[in-house]
Amino acid sequence: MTAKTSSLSAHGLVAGYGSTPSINGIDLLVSPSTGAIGIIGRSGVGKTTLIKTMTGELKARGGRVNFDGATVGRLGMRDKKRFGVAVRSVAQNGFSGLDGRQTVEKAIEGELAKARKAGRATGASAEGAIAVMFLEPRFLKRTISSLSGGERQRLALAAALSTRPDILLLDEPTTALDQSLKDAVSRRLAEIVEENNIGLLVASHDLDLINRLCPTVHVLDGGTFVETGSVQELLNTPKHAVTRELALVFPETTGTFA
Ligand SMILES: Nc1ncnc2c1ncn2[C@@H]1O[C@H](COP(=O)(O)OP(=O)(O)OP(=O)(O)O)[C@@H](O)[C@H]1O
Repeated sequence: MTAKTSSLSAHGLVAGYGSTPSINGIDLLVSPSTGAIGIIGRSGVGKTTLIKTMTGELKARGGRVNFDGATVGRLGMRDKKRFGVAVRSVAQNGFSGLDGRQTVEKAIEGELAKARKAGRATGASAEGAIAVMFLEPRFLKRTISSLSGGERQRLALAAALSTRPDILLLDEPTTALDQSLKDAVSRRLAEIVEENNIGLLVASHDLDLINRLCPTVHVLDGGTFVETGSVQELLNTPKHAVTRELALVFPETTGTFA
């Protein structure tokens, strides 16, 4: 297996769409040697914007994003290819670059071929790769566009994991799943991330998911991280007004963090 040395970092990152950037001066390091990082905050605060800028999908307006020290967006051909397999992301809608007209089998086989070509050990069959996210073999012949939102979300996770990434960025990865699948998927993700030493960044409103996966959680507000801690610390002793808001509503939905 490829040595896990990749790192993805933001330095004074400024990003967003309107006249006021949603992300305004963020520093962040995601790598297999740092623990998983969670990003929480109000709806529309810029979580997706941050992830899209970290993957290079959205251009930074200031500061920079580095992959192994080189600026993302200005990577040479070789580094670009390595970036493509070492850093994977799963977007909120679960498509993540998958072609809806393709069958599940074709899409996953394409991912596995890409990983093999990049020298990443993938003994897995397409069947084995989707089973990781609790999708049965009967899904292999289905087109991606025919899948339900939750099936597509699990396929997108399976596709990203099948290339054995060093770094995984997840944007609301469980929104389309029912509660029992949410639990199963978050448990499975935690196992895979730990076993394979994957650097993980997760943005989500699902604090159960964040709590299971991420020992360190940043609260995003007004363009920067206003508070950092474990989910327990943030909910039990919130300091910032936004964190207090979250703490007020969350214990009423689950007693996990009391
Ligand atoms: N393509 C776009 N064009 C213009 N503005 C956008 C675009 N995408 C997002 N925005 C705006 O940028 C801001 C940040 O959006 P973003 O999607 O990053 O928030 P978020 O924290 O991920 O929200 P949510 O929790 O609701 O998913 C919002 O005000 C949003 O309306």
